[in-house]
Amino acid sequence: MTAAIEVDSVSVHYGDVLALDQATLRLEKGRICGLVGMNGSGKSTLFKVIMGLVKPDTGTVTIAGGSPAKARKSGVVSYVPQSEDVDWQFPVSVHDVVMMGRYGHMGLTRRPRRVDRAAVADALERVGLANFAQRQIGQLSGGQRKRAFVARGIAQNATTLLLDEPFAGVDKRSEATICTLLSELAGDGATILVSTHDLHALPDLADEAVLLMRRVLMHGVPAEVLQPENLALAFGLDVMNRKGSQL
Ligand SMILES: Nc1ncnc2c1ncn2[C@@H]1O[C@H](COP(=O)(O)OP(=O)(O)OP(=O)(O)O)[C@@H](O)[C@H]1O
Repeated sequence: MTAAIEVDSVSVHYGDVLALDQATLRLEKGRICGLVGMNGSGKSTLFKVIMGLVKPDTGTVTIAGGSPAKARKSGVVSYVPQSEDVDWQFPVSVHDVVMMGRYGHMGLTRRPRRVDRAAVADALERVGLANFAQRQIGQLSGGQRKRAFVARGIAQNATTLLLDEPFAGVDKRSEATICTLLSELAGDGATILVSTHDLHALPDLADEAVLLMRRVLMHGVPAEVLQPENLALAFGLDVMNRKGSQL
């Protein structure tokens, strides 16, 4: 069967820095996979490579059997970037951000049709932001901003969702809302790769987990992957016994 995401022996350098070293990962359709690794272990780089935003020096990436560029163009894949990577002052409304998910469906004119407006309204409703549609994106709370980007993926009908630390700076209620949404989307057949430092929440959210340290150290069910000895390998310390286990 064709994998939803296939990363095969991918290496990425930024100048002298080796960010990914022969990373290999295969995710099947409808799975939620948690991506865990210390700061600088290459998580964001892995997302960017899967999105086709960073080109691997060696190795290949396919999404549903096609190239990342093709997946991005056709709207198969959607990315919720780290907050630091977004210009929150940019003068766009929440509605505009979610409408961006429809661009791939609109053709060259990018003129929204009734079906596009309906998809945006449905997505905003689904993430609980219908009343915030006209707000400038930067005027939302951390959790609402994340939900706006998830809504963009929903409006897009993306079947592969990549979320880079969606729970960072987000309160427990928003985290629970996002987790429920992700479970529903996976239930509908979406494949979800989500990086997080919240290790205790991971077994409830994810079907599988990946430990990254430039390369994939381990990939399996969260309860096994998150064993203290494995985390010690990836982080070099006893993280599960640290208060709160927020890395
Ligand atoms: N544009 C860039 N130019 C140079 N080095 C970079 C660039 N982006 C990332 N790096 C370096 O590549 C390595 C991997 O970075 P990356 O952002 O992928 O890690 P990460 O696991 O997402 O980290 P964090 O948890 O802190 O977000 C780090 O050493 C980082 O400093």
